Amino acid sequence: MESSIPVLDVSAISLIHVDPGKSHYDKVGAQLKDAFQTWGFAYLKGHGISSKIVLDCMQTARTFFDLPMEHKETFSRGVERIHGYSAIGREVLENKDIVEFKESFDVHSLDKRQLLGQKEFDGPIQALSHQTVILAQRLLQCLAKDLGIQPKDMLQSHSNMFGQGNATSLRLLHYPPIDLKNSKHQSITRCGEHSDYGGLTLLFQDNHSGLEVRRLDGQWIPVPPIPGTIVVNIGEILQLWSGGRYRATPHRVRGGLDSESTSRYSIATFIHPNNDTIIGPFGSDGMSETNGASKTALDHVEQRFKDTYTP
Ligand SMILES: O=C(O)CCC(=O)C(=O)O
Ligand SMILES: [Fe+2]
Repeated sequence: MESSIPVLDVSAISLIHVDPGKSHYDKVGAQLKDAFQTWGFAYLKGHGISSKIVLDCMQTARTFFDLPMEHKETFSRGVERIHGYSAIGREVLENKDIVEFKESFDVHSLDKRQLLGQKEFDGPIQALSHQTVILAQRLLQCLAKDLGIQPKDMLQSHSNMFGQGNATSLRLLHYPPIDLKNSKHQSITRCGEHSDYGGLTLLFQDNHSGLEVRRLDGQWIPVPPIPGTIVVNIGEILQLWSGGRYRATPHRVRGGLDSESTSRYSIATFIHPNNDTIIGPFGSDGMSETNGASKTALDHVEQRFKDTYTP
């Protein structure tokens, strides 16, 4: 069994090309399909997303998370209103006895009144969201053939990312240094074991390790940062759509060697189909629990947010 997740060169569908053309979508699609069936994860290189914009967004994250708590809490997110700030301990992905030492800012609306209100911070978030949407649309077109969907229908079901009626969001994440000696918490991790809820996740890591994925044989494998790459992974909605062939692989973030002294930052973009998209039931080997009733993307994510967020 392979010991590390594959690095795929997707330069054939890079953002630098205005229109990559069908043969390139099919070629990249064949590679993605293999990676998503075995790992549910891949690194993408040659994607064309601007590294300057990614760095500027990381800087926005640092600036935001450095603000006083009273200021950050004015942006607090809800359970159904998925835009805003979540303080340490608010999201419980694994188990309520384990504190997940992370804070996050979920960007669901790109309206400047909902962002930080300063162009030098909001501009990079808007630019990265925009570029990530284009890359996600290309990746989804690559997968359409294997999923038995027309590319135009795939695009249509994702027509409103970052708009009304669609749960797509960009999440700034900060994992502060963990003070193990003085901590009052018995058990601390950075991000508990979970699978993502949506279709695809596109993740930008800083240069700190800690992310791990559970391989098919149950072993945890590190996913260290590789400069210039994006980590892409399958969420539960695409696992359902593929009838269980693509894996919504469990993953977690552990404190790395330097986690007592250093913060880790990452940016995850969770790509979702429009809320009214039917995602089940699908055949016996999907994992749909709808017992024959139709289930929408919104039914799925609302349930998952209720499971993991304290009001
Ligand atoms: O920070 C990371 O590297 C991963 C975060 C993650 O898995 C998530 O927010 O769903
Ligand atoms: Fe995740």
